[in-house]
Amino acid sequence: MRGPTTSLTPPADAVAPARHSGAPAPGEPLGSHYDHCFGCGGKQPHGLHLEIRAGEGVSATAVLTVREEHQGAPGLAHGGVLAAALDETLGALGWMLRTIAVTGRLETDFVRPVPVGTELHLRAEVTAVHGRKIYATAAGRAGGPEGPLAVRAAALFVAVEVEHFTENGRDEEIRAAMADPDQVRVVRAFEVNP
Ligand SMILES: CCCCC/C=C\C/C=C\C/C=C\C/C=C\CCCC(=O)SCCNC(=O)CCNC(=O)[C@H](O)C(C)(C)COP(=O)(O)OP(=O)(O)OC[C@H]1O[C@@H](n2cnc3c(N)ncnc32)[C@H](O)[C@@H]1OP(=O)(O)O
Repeated sequence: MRGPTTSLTPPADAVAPARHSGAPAPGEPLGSHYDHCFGCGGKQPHGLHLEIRAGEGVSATAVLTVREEHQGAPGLAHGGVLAAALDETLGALGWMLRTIAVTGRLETDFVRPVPVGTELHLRAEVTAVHGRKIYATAAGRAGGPEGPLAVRAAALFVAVEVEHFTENGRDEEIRAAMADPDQVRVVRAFEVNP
């Protein structure tokens, strides 16, 4: 069993992350990696509809407006929804590295309750890379980018090939995704990694 803390500490020979030359300029939307994604998909009626933007260096930002359907307690956001928003913002960092990566570990601190109606300003950044392992942190602040800290996370993402999805996903959705030219363009954008 891995230790919960040490596994999120980059090893001594980890390297600093390198922003990909094709990454969008700070402030530009990164786009959705999959239309039906719960976090960022425009065609996912139950989703968070996060529009994630490139940040400085290897970072990304997003704003989650906490809605009634996100409640866990009366008038307060469900922690799992907040963790999903952090996970999605962290996951989008793959665009900044042009690396397809999935969450291996996500550790979340819930620092203060987040009422319905809050605009939660999320920021994620890659801190180190070690082989296929990508170390990153994220924070969510209430009301604005400099607002009070509400949630934070540390995460380990693991780089994977596109086969991770084609071999493990359900046939129906995989077939539909591969038949969608926009989806194929997204995958190609990740495959071209000079
Ligand atoms: C045609 C259709 C294509 C559709 C795809 C569409 C677009 C693609 C483009 C981008 C989209 C990419 C991602 C989505 C982005 C955002 C969504 C939010 C992010 C998520 O929500 S994503 C879903 C949740 N996520 C999972 O569904 C992962 C399930 N899981 C696994 O699939 C495996 O578990 C995996 C792959 C993680 C590792 O498996 P593996 O066999 O490849 O590698 P291995 O185990 O050897 O690990 C290698 C090194 O990572 C260390 N390591 C591994 N796991 C660790 C852990 N948990 N804690 C600490 N260290 C860990 C090892 O210790 C070793 O370290 P070392 O090298 O030092 O020994």
